[in-house]
Amino acid sequence: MTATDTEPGATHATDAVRVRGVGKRFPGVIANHDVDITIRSGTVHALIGENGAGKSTLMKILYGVQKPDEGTLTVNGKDVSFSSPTDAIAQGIGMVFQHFMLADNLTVLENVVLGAEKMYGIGDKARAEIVRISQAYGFGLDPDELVEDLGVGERQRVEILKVLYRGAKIIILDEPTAVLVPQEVDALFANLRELKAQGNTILFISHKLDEVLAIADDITVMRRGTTVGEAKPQGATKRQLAELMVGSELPSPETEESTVTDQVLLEVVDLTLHDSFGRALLSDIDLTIRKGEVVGIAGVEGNGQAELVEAIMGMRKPSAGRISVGGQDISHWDTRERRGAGIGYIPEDRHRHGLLLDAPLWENRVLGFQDRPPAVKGIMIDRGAAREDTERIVREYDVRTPGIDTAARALSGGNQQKLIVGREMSGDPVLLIAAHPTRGVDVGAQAAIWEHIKRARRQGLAVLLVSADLDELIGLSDRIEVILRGRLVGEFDPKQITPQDLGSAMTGGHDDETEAQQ
Ligand SMILES: Nc1ncnc2c1ncn2[C@@H]1O[C@H](COP(=O)(O)OP(=O)(O)OP(=O)(O)O)[C@@H](O)[C@H]1O
Repeated sequence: MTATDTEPGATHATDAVRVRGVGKRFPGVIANHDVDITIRSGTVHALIGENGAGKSTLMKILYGVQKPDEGTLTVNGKDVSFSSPTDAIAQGIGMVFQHFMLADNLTVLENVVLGAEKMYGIGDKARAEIVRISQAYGFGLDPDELVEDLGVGERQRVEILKVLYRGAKIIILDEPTAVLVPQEVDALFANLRELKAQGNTILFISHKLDEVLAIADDITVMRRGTTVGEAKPQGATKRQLAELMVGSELPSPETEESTVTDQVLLEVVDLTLHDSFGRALLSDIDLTIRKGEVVGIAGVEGNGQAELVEAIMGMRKPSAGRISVGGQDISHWDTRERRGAGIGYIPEDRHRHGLLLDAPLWENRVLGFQDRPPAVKGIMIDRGAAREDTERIVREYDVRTPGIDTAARALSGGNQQKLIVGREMSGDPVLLIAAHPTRGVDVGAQAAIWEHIKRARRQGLAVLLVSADLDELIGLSDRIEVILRGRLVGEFDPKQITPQDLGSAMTGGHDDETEAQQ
């Protein structure tokens, strides 16, 4: 293949990236096979596909983190072979991961320069370059601002600036909008358009098909490890894309008839929490959830929602306040006792709190349930029953895995999440704490998880739902509380509010309306 050998209708003489016949195997899994993709220079290219389809593996191959077993990579017309990200960066490829890798206590300048001192030193030249890039793309970043004072959208811009500073012209973004509110998504898209206008190429993974349609020039669909189709956003619908991905109908979360009862299951009173420096992370939180009720917590990342969940789970010690479940004060119980009292917990960070990555799936089924059936018989772990129940979860939640003896680490992110949801739902909880339950899962799995949450509600569970997906919050919640700087600042009726208005309330831009609805 030559650099000019583009498909009919292509307007760009050079392709930024060409992948031909790429394959990558892991023990027991073919993560990529026969992958072909052409990314035209100066375009925004979206990569979509269900969980485990092989998107991350392909991205990692392009960024030099994984080495393909076969196939060829061409960058700007030149055949390349990467042994590490350093090689990829040398060819002008940069990657922004979903979990930001910034040092909070350093400034924007320090973060950008760190590890790239060779580019422009650490002084005036470096500063001038950072200001130039920030201005060129409308990032609005101040080199001297501390990263800890920046919002999520700004931090993401620092990450993008970091890769541009290192000379990237091809930028890979892994689910960049997963953590953003609608206003921030608009800002990111404006940045991406500007990057494109100035000749950069963007490749991004997304599960949000409406966003893909809004921003992408080209769309590549992956299924079961390979590229199965190309689409153009013009004239395409979400439904068509979803069908290309999974061959099934596109779901949407819809609030069903209220099942709320009078019986209070979770009661949080005056909850206050400080960090080790004495700063308030949560202030005077009052929250009740009744049987059959889903209460959604909306907030920009870092406003206390993670701390609220961890305080309810007994993973953080509040400085004041009380937490009761089913009328029983559990404020002084440890996490295990709280789980025993019937709290199911889908954690935000599945790697830290949800899974033992090196243990097989069936052992992960037992995790947190060591003292309850089906994991135990008498005082012994009941291996057979635990294995059988893991098989059931794999079936019911469509966890894509070679088997239950596979290590959790080998599952794709979305499939890990499905396993956790299945485990937590099977403990017969009375209260379910779900932190971003569908983050990173594909539309099919998302529908399944929504259905399980709806069913749980119908069966009388109280559900605390923390989510950055505002459609999900609006679709599933009976009531939405907005958290801002550690306080609950407003309550909204999901039937009355749009994602845009909720986004404004989350950033503190809607005080009058917030008060009006309180
Ligand atoms: N390091 C690894 N070891 C073993 N198997 C792996 C490894 N990385 C990925 N896999 C497997 O390769 C397949 C493709 O995974 P990949 O992470 O590329 O999918 P994905 O499309 O990015 O999924 P998701 O949307 O869930 O993130 C999956 O079956 C996964 O379990």
